[in-house]
Amino acid sequence: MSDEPLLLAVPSKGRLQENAFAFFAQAGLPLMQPRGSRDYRGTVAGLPSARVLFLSASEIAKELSLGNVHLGVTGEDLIREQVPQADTRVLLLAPLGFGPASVVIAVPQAWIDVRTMADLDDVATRFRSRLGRPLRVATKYITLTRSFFAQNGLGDYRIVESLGATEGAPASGTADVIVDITTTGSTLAANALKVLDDGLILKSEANLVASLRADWNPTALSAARAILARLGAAARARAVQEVKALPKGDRAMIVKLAGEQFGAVAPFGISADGPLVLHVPKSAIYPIADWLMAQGADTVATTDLDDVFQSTNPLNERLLAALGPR
Ligand SMILES: Nc1ncnc2c1ncn2[C@@H]1O[C@H](COP(=O)(O)OP(=O)(O)OP(=O)(O)O)[C@@H](O)[C@H]1O
Ligand SMILES: O=P(O)(O)OC[C@H]1O[C@H](OP(=O)(O)OP(=O)(O)O)[C@H](O)[C@@H]1O
Ligand SMILES: [Mg+2]
Repeated sequence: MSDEPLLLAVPSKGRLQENAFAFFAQAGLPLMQPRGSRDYRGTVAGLPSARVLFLSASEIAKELSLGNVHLGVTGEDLIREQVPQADTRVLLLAPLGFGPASVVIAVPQAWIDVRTMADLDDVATRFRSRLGRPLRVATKYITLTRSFFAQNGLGDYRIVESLGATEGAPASGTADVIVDITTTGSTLAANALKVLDDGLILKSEANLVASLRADWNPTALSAARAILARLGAAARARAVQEVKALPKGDRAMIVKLAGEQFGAVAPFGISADGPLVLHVPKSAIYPIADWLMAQGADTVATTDLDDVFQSTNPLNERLLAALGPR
């Protein structure tokens, strides 16, 4: 049985690179590039059974799909675009909270009557009847574009493959409309384009992705378990705050209601005296503070957490479940 190390692919450049480095460091998994930032092979400090490959975000999607790496960080847009039958090849383990971007369809602002995909369908019909040619769509998101147009019943168009500066295509006359990724919208605005009202194709962010086709030997599995435990602990710590209070009344009932109403848990159990310690989703902090005071607490104190390690490792369990019996 092979005991090759776990291969982790991390963006080497572009918008995801800096955040990905910071993300692993924050999770206690600093990535090392022994020969400097142009060294495209590295290690994870303290984890000799893992190797890091620094690749472009789009190559990472490809390598995950082929099973050439075990884990990778890349944009969901690239997975959806580049991985055929994604569900059989990769597992999106966790969104990482950075690299937000939307894949959209945008048309010239000058097309004032064109606001929806239905309007665009009318435009395509007019292009065909008056100009004798199809609507041209510039994009590098060919698969996403085809399936979105098909869902919207728009069949008479042609894709003009674009490798960059896609937003320039309508002005330069090589295409009529575009499908591309946008975050702030400033590139669209600078090119006098607008997003159709129902033109959101996909909302994306950076994800931790596992390949289901990789050689998941015992060494790779145990390295993944270690990485996922730390990432899981950091993710849990980002999602909750610790809340301390001395409510009056039946604590078991209070914990039960806090769970039902606010998604809170009492990770260290329910003691009869001393403050009650809850882990509470960040979005529920203000309402649960009010509620605990209504239950007789004089003071409610909240703390940010660095890590919340749990003996059950939900990320690892999802990976094992997706890999199936072995
Ligand atoms: N404003 C944005 N524009 C483009 N991509 C973004 C943006 N914000 C986040 N991303 C994410 O970053 C991923 C990689 O984009 P990036 O521009 O870094 O690489 P790339 O365009 O593939 O590289 P290159 O253009 O050098 O080939 C995108 O697929 C997307 O998931
Ligand atoms: O909505 P915004 O915040 O303006 O960002 C969107 C732009 O950013 C990306 O290009 P990038 O800079 O990555 O160049 P590329 O086309 O070479 O990938 C993307 O392709 C858009 O052009
Ligand atoms: Mg880019």
